[in-house]
Amino acid sequence: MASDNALSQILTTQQMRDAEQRIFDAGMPEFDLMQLASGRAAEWVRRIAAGRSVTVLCGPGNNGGDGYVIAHCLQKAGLEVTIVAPEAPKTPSAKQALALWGDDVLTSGGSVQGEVFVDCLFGSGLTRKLSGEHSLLLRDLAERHQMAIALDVPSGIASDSGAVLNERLPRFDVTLALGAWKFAHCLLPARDKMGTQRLVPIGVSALEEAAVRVTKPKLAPPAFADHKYSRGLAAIVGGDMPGASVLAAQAAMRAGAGYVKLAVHEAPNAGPELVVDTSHVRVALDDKRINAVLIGPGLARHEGSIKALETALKCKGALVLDADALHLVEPHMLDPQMSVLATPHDGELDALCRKFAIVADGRMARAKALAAMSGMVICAKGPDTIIASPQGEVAIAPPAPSWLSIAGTGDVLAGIAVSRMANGSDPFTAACEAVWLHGEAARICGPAFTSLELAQSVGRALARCL
Ligand SMILES: NC(=O)C1=CN([C@@H]2O[C@H](COP(=O)(O)OP(=O)(O)OC[C@H]3O[C@@H](n4cnc5c(N)ncnc54)[C@H](OP(=O)(O)O)[C@@H]3O)[C@@H](O)[C@H]2O)[C@@H](O)CC1
Ligand SMILES: Nc1ncnc2c1ncn2[C@@H]1O[C@H](COP(=O)(O)OP(=O)(O)O)[C@@H](O)[C@H]1O
Ligand SMILES: [K+]
Repeated sequence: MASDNALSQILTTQQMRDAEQRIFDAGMPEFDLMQLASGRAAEWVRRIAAGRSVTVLCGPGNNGGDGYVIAHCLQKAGLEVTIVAPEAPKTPSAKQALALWGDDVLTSGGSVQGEVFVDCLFGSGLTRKLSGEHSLLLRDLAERHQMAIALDVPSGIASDSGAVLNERLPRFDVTLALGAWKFAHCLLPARDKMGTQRLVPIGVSALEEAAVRVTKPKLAPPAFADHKYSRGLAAIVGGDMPGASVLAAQAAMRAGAGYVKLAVHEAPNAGPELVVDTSHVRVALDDKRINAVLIGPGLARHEGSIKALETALKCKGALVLDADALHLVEPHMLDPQMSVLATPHDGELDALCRKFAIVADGRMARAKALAAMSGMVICAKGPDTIIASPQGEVAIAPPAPSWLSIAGTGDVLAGIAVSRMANGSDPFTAACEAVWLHGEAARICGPAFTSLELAQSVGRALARCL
């Protein structure tokens, strides 16, 4: 049985080819692997089709080969199947697959209509934009069927970057990833074209250096002998807009730390459960028991905020930098010995990249370069949140409800992260735990919640990880 890591890893096209090669080297003939993969994918298509007719569009490579095998399996299962193949198979396995099918193949879409459409034109081997003819055929067939399923990666999408190479590509209802997730399954804009995703395992083993999808963390309840300090003291430094730090604190109190202290110059209107320290930030943070500090939400950007940031950086422990702190921090301020997590949204990521002279293209490359250059773990927030560590680890969050696109939800995420770090998680693990808990809290809230309701749901999200 495949390990959890093998099922959550995200592979580049080259890593996938290497993984397949290892399976061949272990003695499995290439066509046997294609039959295994396509047989399992066909089972999904059969269930989804539920007796409806199926049209399979087959390309010249192994993605097309998979299409012929899927068509064969569905026909054997009693479904009405039509194959459209604008080009003859070119790879040895695809040629064998066509021979296995052994029935008619249409070379053009013509007037083919049907119920379920399966796109096996190109998969992870796509190297360039679809030709006009291929793109039109794909779009026409998708439009003339009730539902569309993409095999492995939808045609016209770059597997390694998630770039959509052609305009007006269809949107799929279901995408069946073969063997492992690819970056296109996780990143925008490709992710938005794929509908529901399912992974079809084919025995690919876990690769240590692979990126991973963030999965549900396994968290432990407090030990029998735990007390508030042993569970971790998180300090949150507030600023001119105390609401933001209150949101962070409300989330932090529900994410594992035993003690959450809010350091602000004026006590906000917050519940009695929140420990507020209105002494000077230097005094408030001068406490050896503090395990992790969060600074940034609601901080504002002026001389006083820079002083507060410098004080937080002097704590030398675990630190979360968010919001305004990301605009105020300068490369020379960071101590390589500190464990720092930065949680920028796109605008803050741009600002940090400018400061650290990062010129890489695309969010993934920028987050990785920034992590390597700054020594911070970078949690680049958005609908496809990317977490990158200075050591080169990469994790991508699973889709979270788009209802999170409201003000204040980033403060909640930062609060969860500092709580996890105070509780002992390293910054990369804390970021993964935080994005999962954040997404789950949003699912618990349902549609149209406030950021305070989101923070208040974090405890219920955590309960699902015990
Ligand atoms: N290895 C295995 O056994 C397994 C593989 N599996 C399956 O294999 C798929 C990958 O197969 P693949 O590498 O053959 O690539 P695929 O995506 O079918 O097509 C690439 C071909 O098309 C060409 N081409 C590229 N872009 C083009 C364009 N825009 N317009 C026109 N042509 C274009 C390119 O050739 P080129 O013209 O660049 O020389 C190349 O020949 C993967 O997604 C999964 O479904 C599974 O069965 C598991 C076991
Ligand atoms: N469309 C979306 N789908 C999923 N998550 C989203 C979406 N839009 C925003 N988010 C999440 O909501 C949070 C917004 O953070 P941020 O922009 O910093 O908000 P604020 O600064 O107002 O607190 C991030 O965690 C981000 O990943
Ligand atoms: K495809």
